[in-house]
Formats: sequence, C-alpha cells, structure tokens
Amino acid sequence: MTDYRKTLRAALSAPGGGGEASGPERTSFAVGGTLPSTLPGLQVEGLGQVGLPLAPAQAAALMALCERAPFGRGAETLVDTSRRDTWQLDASKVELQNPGWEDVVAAALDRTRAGLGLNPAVRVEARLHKLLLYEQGGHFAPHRDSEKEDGMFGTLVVVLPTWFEGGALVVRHGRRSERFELGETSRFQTTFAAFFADCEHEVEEVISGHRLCLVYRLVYLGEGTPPSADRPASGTLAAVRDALAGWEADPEGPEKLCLLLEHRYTQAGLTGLRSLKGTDRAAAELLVAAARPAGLDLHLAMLIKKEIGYAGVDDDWEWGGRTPSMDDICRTDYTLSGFVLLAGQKLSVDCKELTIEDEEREILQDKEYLEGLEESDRRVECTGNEGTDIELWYQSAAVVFWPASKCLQVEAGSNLQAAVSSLSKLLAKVPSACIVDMLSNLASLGDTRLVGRFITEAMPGKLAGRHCKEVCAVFPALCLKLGWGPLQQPLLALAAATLGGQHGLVYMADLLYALAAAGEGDAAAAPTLLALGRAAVEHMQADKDVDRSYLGDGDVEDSDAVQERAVPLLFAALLSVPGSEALLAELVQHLISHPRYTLDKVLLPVCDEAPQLVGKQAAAATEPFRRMLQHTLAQLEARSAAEPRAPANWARPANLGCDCADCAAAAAFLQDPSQKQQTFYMAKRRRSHVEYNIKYKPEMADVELSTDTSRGTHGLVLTKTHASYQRATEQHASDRATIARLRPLLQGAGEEPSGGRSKRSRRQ
Ligand SMILES: O=C(O)CCC(=O)C(=O)O
Ligand SMILES: [Fe+2]
Repeated sequence: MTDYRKTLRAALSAPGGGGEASGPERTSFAVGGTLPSTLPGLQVEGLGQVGLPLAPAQAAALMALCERAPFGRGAETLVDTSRRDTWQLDASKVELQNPGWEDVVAAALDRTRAGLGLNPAVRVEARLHKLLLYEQGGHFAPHRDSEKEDGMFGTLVVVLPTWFEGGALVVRHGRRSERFELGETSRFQTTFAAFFADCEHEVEEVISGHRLCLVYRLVYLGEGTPPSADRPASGTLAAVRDALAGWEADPEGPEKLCLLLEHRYTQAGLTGLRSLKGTDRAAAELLVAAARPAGLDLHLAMLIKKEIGYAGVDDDWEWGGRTPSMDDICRTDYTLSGFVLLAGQKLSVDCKELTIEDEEREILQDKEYLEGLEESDRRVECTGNEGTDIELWYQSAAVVFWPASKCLQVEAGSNLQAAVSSLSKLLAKVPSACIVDMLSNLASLGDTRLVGRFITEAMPGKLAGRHCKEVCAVFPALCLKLGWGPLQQPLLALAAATLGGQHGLVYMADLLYALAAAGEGDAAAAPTLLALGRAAVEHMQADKDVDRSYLGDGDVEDSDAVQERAVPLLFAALLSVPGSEALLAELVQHLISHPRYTLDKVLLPVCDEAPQLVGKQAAAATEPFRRMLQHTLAQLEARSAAEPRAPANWARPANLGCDCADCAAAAAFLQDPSQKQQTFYMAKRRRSHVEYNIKYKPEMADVELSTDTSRGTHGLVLTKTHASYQRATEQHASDRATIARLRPLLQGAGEEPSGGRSKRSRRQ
C-alpha cells in the first residue's frame, strides 16, 4: 500500500469503537449526547455535598455562594444580565469526589474527539473551568469563548441531572448550526455538548427549573496549531491534501478511491452531507474541505459487493439454509451506484454505475473489513441437474472520490459511453491534436457506434466557430476503416451542426474533398458523399451562407475568401462522386444565378479547380461542369469583347461628393484635360478632407496622392496616371488567355486524366 493511502485511511477512518452503541449525532464542529448515569459526587466549598437532581432549596443555597457570571466585551469583563444571566462558581470551590466521574469525562472526551473529527493520535484534555447555575430566565447571548489557557481549543459542557425546560445550547459555524436540547432528559440524565472555541454559541433562556452544568476547557496537548472548526482534525486536512496530491501524481495509482461509511444508510437516505452520521460526516466533511483547492470530484454512493458462486450437482450443498462457503464463490464483483454529488463535477448522465476493478487498491479499508460486511440479500437458484447458482449481496454506503483530472479515466474505466458524453463537455478546450488522437483511438477499438456518438455529440462543440484542418483530415481514414455506411449519419449530424457556424462551408468543403479523395472509385462511398454534398448545397441555396451570418456589414473580403475557398473544393469533390450530376446541376444553377458568386473569385476558380480529382477530360464530359464552363466563358467573352482604350487626354472622373471650395478646386483640376499635376497648399485638416474624398473612390484610381513638404505650408499633390487603363489592358490579356485555356475543354481537348490527378497533392 502506498503512503498516501495509509494517510487517507488514518485521517478518514473513525477512531476505534469506544462502546457507544447508539451514539448520538455528531458533527465536525459540535457534538453532544447522553453520558453514563454515574454521578460526580459534587462537593461545594461552604455548602458540602450537593445532591442530584438538585432540590430547589439546595439550588437557592448554591446560588447564594455563586457570583454573577461576567460577560466579556473586548478587553473588559462586566456583568450585564441582558447578555448573560448566569451564576458561576470557580473550579477551585468545586470538588468531584466520585472516582468513577473521570470515566464519564473520558467518555465525553472520546466522543468529542470522534465527533469533532480530531486525530485520535493527538492528546487532548478536559480541565474543569467553572460550575454554572442558570435559574428561570437565565441565558447567555451569542458569543465565542476566549482562550483561557494555551492550547485551549474548545469547550465541553456537562449538564448534570436537574430538571429544567428551555436552556438549549445552540452552536454555529458558518452557515450551519447545531442545537442541543439538553433539558429534555435533564431530570435524571447527564448530558454533554462540546464545540470548538471558534464557534459562536448561545444558551437560550431557561423557561423553568435549574440548569446546572460543569464547564470544561478542552486543551490540546499536541504540537503545532490546536484544532479548530476550520481545521477539524488538527493537521489532518493538510495531511489529506498532501495525500491527495501524492495520489494524483502517482501514475500507477488507482483512478478512484472509496471510503466505506461506518453507519448503515439506505440509498434513499443518502442525500448529502447532512444525511451522514457521526464520523462518517466528519470524514466526508474533511474530504469536502480538501476537495476545494485540490480539485476533487466527490460523491456518496452505494457500494454493492456481489459474490457469485456455483455449486455443482455433485457437491452436496444444501441451498437455502446455510451460507455457502467461500469455496463455492467463484467471483466477487464490486459496483458503485446511486451517486450523490458532494463536491466537484457531476458524473455524466450516462454514468450510472462504476465498477471497482481492484478492491484492494480502490477501497481504503482493508480486506478483513470487506469480508466483515453484513449480507444484505441473497439469491440462490437451483438449476436442476446443472447445479445451483448462488448470489450473495452486501452493501455499504461509501464516499467515492477522484482527482478532477482523472474524471474521464474513471468514467471511461467503467463505461465508455459515459466517457464520450463527458468528453464533449471538455472537448471545446482540448487541442485539435488530442481530438485526432481520440478519434483514432476510438476507431482502433472498432466500435462504430461509439465513434458515431463521438462525432455526433462531441465534435460539433469542438468545431463550432472554427475550422480545424487536422481534425478534418482524420475522417477519411475513419471511413475507410469503419465503413462509409455507418458513418453517414454521424457525418451528416456533424455537417448540420457545423454548417451554421463560422467557416462551416469551408469546413464542409474541405471535409468532403478529403472524403471524396479517399472514396474515389469506391461505390460504397457515394451515398455518404452525396448526402454530405447535398447538405452543403442546400445550405448555400438557403442563402444562409457565412457572409451575412457572421461577418460584420461591409466585411465582404472575408466572405469572398470563404466562398473562393469553399465552392471550388465542393465542386471538385462532387464532380468525383458517381451519380452527382443532378446535385452538381443544382449547384451550378445556384452559382450562376447569384451575382455574389463573382467571375474572378468563384466562377473562374471553380472552372480551374474542379477537375482536380477527376482530371480535365472527365470533368469536361460532365454536363453541369460544361454548363459552368460555358457560363464562365460567356462572361469572360463579354468582359473582354472590347479592347481597352487609352484615355485621350488628362480629363478624369471628378465627382468628389462634396461641394466645398477645396473639393471644387480639386474637381476642376481633375476635369481639366490638359493638366497632369497640381499641388494644393493648405492646412492639414483641409488637405485630409480632399484626400479622403479621392483616396477611397474606385473611379479615382487614376489619381495618385502625395504630400509636398518642401514649403512652410504643406501641399496635397494630385497626379493623374493611366493606372486604370493599364489594369484594363492586363485584365483583357488575362481574360483572353483564360478563354484560350478553357475553351478547348468545351471542345473536348483536355489534358490527360493523370495530369489532373497529380494536382491533388496541392490540396493535401
Ligand atoms: O452553559 C452552557 O451550556 C455554555 C456556557 C458557555 O457558553 C460559557 O461558559 O462560555
Ligand atoms: Fe461560552
């Protein structure tokens, strides 16, 4: 056993028995209950023996010896009966003569130790401080006890048998409070309550009778800081945290750990921390406290131990009567179910059960403890000639926990389905490379349904809003390995989820292209590819295209880039799929009837790139591609019909869209057929104004702007050029060249198919 397990076991397990059969409820900041009915043998200086239960006459005599208990406020100590109405007697005036009383205090101390979750190894002592007497109306307002000596960490109140009503002690810690109705049994019983000094507490008004109690200081005799409500087990919290860290760092360590609870609980009764009793609660609270910084997922659960056995017909085992011997048991299973979250992250909805693979490592208690579990049910079935099946059930509530970092392993260890679900939650944060690994690993398991769920449920979350080329590239191999058919639905679900998002169309086009390349020549691939293609085309037809959905107004460049990239790839992919003509025809129709698919950015690239997979000849033999070519060629012809002509003079378009004097002067210059250059000297603000009205207008492309800084006042220099004519000439030449390149395709003179194929490498 590794050290961290030992530490955890010591810190979390209950301290040894102590003969408190029906122990009272205990918490980690306050504890209380009934004590053995031994009397203390109370002797008071000046009064002698005090009989218990206290008789009214003796109560009066005792009170006469007492002083009013003061109430501390800041550094002062004063009597203020509105805050504290109690009579007190110093310990020096009190003697407890019954030697057996020590055992009573020791019992109270044991239970205090357990209830407050103190480390059993640490010595604590109860030292008598005062005797208190409350008469009717007596009370003590909420306060905290001051440290009356070094090491004092709490208070133990022992209420002696004397009848009273009211006078409950209420102890609070944070938002929690515990109420001890010590009066209920006060006529004949001795009761106690103990709490940490840092807990606020009060004594409610005594309604009638006398409340007589001994107040003890609880003193810590160990080293270091004394325990407090916030450090329930004196150094144990730190030890638990260290142990948890050690466990998390141990690559060989178990994925989860279970602490079996001491008390018996039903599944329905296991509702949370408050449903736990005594030390169980202390242990769970300690873990919850440790969970916060450590990142621990913590649940309550029911552990079922199932022994499965078989007695053959030859064995003369009499079923139904005795418990089958261990010889009959051939398998023992441990499962956990009915999880109730205490801290950290919930198990995924699918994960209803976890299996304990190795109880010796995963359960903190030892083997004997497990063997000592009480049988909770049995199933014995005689299967006639074949013998007898035996199933014995044992159950125990448990705290199950694991470092948050191991959550996935825990779920995956027991239930792959569940792991997939919880993965989707995490996936958005995981680098793409991990997803690729994950997919490949799932694929190597050969579980197609699982891969399908991963793609359907987990991937969209990952892909939403971004395009991951690496992730895209993993699918072809997946389809080749697991078959196209089973992956069709998951891929369609992925398409539906991604198409709506940013770059969705680019992603789909890339995906389809990669898939088409892998499925080339495989008839089984066609239905999947066509279905995906249809999803993409319908998305375009529905005009939900990326540009409007995510780009701000006017940010057209980006949208073009998306189309430029996506459409040719989509086209190329579909072109290679047998039976895609109808779909392609729809795509072509869509492209040529929407002006936003421009000649240069979409139509031409489509014509150029579409034959990538099938080669130019094959492409040109496809009707939709021919139509695309024809349309594109027609547009090219129209654009290049007229030879560009050089401007006859220096007159240029001159609409600046402003009629201020400066713009008017600039316009006059622009219209002037004879003047090539002019400089306008004026203040910067005016120069900028004119500059702005020229610079961003496409029709002013033939005006160059510069600044003359050679004089005191700078000048805006406007120079007319032939830039647009030059550009038009270049465009014209390029259009003619393109026509010359594309036209032969229509006439059936494409290049070799292999030439087309070799281009594929460009995209991969
Ligand atoms: O009387 C009690 O139960 C508690 C008394 C108390 O809080 C004190 O003496 O500080
Ligand atoms: Fe107090």
